[in-house]
Amino acid sequence: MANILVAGGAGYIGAHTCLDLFTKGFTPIVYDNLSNGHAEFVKWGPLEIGDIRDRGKLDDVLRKHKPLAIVHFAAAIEVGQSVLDPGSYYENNVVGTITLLRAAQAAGIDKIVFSSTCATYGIPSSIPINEAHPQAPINPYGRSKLIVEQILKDLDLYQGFRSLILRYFNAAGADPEGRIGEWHSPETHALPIAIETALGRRPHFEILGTDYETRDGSCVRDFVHVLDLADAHVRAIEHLLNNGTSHALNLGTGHGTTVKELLETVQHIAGKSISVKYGPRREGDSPILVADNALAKQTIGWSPRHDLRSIVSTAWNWHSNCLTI
Ligand SMILES: O=c1ccn([C@@H]2O[C@H](COP(=O)(O)OP(=O)(O)O[C@H]3O[C@H](CO)[C@H](O)[C@H](O)[C@H]3O)[C@@H](O)[C@H]2O)c(=O)[nH]1
Repeated sequence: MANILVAGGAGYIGAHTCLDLFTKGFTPIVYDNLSNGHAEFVKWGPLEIGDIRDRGKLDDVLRKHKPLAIVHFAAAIEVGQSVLDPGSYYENNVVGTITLLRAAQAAGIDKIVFSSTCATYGIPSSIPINEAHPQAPINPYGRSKLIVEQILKDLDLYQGFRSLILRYFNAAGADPEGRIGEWHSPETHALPIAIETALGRRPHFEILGTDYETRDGSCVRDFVHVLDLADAHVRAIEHLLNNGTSHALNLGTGHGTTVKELLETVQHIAGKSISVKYGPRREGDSPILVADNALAKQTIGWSPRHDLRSIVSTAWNWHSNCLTI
């Protein structure tokens, strides 16, 4: 079986991708420092505990497992936190990725799938956003991802190091069998917080901004099922292993949901009401982010198969039955 190194494979999207890689006949080798990931999520291949900034450990792991390619999720991911501590975002996401790339090159690996984000677009001038839209991030998290995108483009141009850059919109949902799901500490994401509120684990949900120029004043996001994201990563790996060329691809559904609409869907599926508070805007938040996903379909044959109901119901199942912390 072909080994694939999955940096950050003990995290939310990483673990769902490992499951899908395993199902498609690959062996995911998880490399994770467990700062945000969970050893319990590593079920479909070996776990190597290490940091992407640790070149010596990376060299050892690459020598031991000889992966054909890398899928790279390992990063700090919170928009709000990146505004409070930008240096840690550049250290983790930029320095860490450069170290990983140098180790990969030294080991003769020249293919990577990289987790990027719609946050690289900043405040979009047109919706839906396609990949040609200018990238002008409005927070350090988005900038850290854009810097890595630019590095990867240079490695492709000058050294033939190939990459699929995947720009996720809002990942949500969980494995329908409840083996893995969204588990962040502390949790900052809208859907899990809404579910925890419906479950009575939080007193209320605070809507962060109600004066945006959107249909109901709250932000619009494109929620995409983590199973669809996992599928895109496996397709991306297959594309690179078949000598496909480098691309940057949007991974979203093309459907926008406001924060208020998300809350309504959670209340409907949970059959419980959510106590809501109205708060100020969160710094670094873009008013509306919705994907044009045509290029992903054309390049790797990907289109999302799960809708918002499926996202919310699998997340509800995970949080109410499986995640009990
Ligand atoms: O308690 C909360 C939490 C979130 N929100 C709102 O819900 C929306 C979604 O927020 P999330 O924190 O769930 O997601 P983000 O859009 O901020 O972030 C996600 O999308 C980003 C790109 O915009 C990055 O990729 C990031 O890693 C990923 O978590 C935002 O308008 C936010 O202000 C609330 O109203 N209340």
